[in-house]
Amino acid sequence: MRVLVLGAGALGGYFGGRLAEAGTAEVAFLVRQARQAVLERDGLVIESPFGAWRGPVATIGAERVGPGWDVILLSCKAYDLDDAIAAIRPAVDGRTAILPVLNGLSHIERLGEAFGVDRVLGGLAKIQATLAPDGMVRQLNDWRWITFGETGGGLSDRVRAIEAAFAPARGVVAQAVPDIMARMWEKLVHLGTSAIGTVLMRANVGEIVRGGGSAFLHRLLERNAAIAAAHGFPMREAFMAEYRTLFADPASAYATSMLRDIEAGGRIEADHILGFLLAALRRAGLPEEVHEAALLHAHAYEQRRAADRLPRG
Ligand SMILES: NC(=O)C1=CN([C@@H]2O[C@H](COP(=O)(O)OP(=O)(O)OC[C@H]3O[C@@H](n4cnc5c(N)ncnc54)[C@H](OP(=O)(O)O)[C@@H]3O)[C@@H](O)[C@H]2O)C=CC1
Ligand SMILES: CC(C)(CO)C(=O)C(=O)O
Repeated sequence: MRVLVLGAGALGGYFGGRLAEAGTAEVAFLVRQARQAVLERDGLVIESPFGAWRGPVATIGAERVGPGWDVILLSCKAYDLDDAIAAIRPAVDGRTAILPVLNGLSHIERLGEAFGVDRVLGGLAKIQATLAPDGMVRQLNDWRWITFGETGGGLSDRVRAIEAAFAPARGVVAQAVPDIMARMWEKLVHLGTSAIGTVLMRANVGEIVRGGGSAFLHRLLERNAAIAAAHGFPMREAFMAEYRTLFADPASAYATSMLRDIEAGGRIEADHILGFLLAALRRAGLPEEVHEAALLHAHAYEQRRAADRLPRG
């Protein structure tokens, strides 16, 4: 199997690197110049509770990319989606499946418009990882799931083949599922709760819970579940029970990538995640004050960042 990974940031670097380490696929990274220089100099470096890895990896610049890939693992941030679509266009042919691991949902439609719905899989990752300033990909805890499937439902040979390629990879649980769109809504309910909570409070889940915020997080979880249900995706009771427990844990160090990006003064996926959720909530006719505050908070951060007025660390 030939796998092209767009981006060697936190997720592309982690899952692509683990696949390269396993040796079950021919893996190359489609990267921009600065990242390419680091990868060519240092190799790809992963630090993880499941074991560190440093390996030489194949890199390709957008100007050299051509067809012949079975899978394109798309791991950019949502604000880079248009550039990423342009970069992978020459790589996509009749055999290619595009597997995006972006948070949110609206990129699926955008990719379908760009490449045809048959080329596009649904996908999500449950992991906490970051690309450190020194270029190392750091996995922050034991979350290690990548889940994917056909957007129209069912299990195809191609998603089973991707699952098989990942099977020997350490520090990864790869699952092909027959209901990926429901899983992506689940992920949005999870992320919508943790991102709104951690970004509004500028704290991790344990700090919010110790500050008395467990009931707040639970109300948010219920509200996000109601949004998903109104769009035809009711949450499973087992899912709700798992996340009620998570959002009541006073010892939890769980923080979201959006909070990490804000703390680093970086760009965030405000409209793609919080904007999408607020629009979905409005369509469902549900009370909006917390979701509106979260999006406004994120937009105000973006304005402050653009004006170069973020606090200096
Ligand atoms: N980090 C996490 O723990 C989790 C993240 N997610 C989601 O996964 C997605 C990816 O996040 P994450 O991995 O953290 O993001 P990162 O910013 O760490 O990595 C994204 C990478 O994509 C690269 N990229 C963007 N556009 C292009 C392009 N046109 N050509 C080549 N490379 C490109 C960037 O390269 P460059 O360095 O050149 O800018 C960057 O290194 C997001 O939607 C996020 O919400 C989901 C679960 C957990
Ligand atoms: C919800 C979480 C932590 C799960 O992977 C995530 O997607 C993120 O931080 O962006």
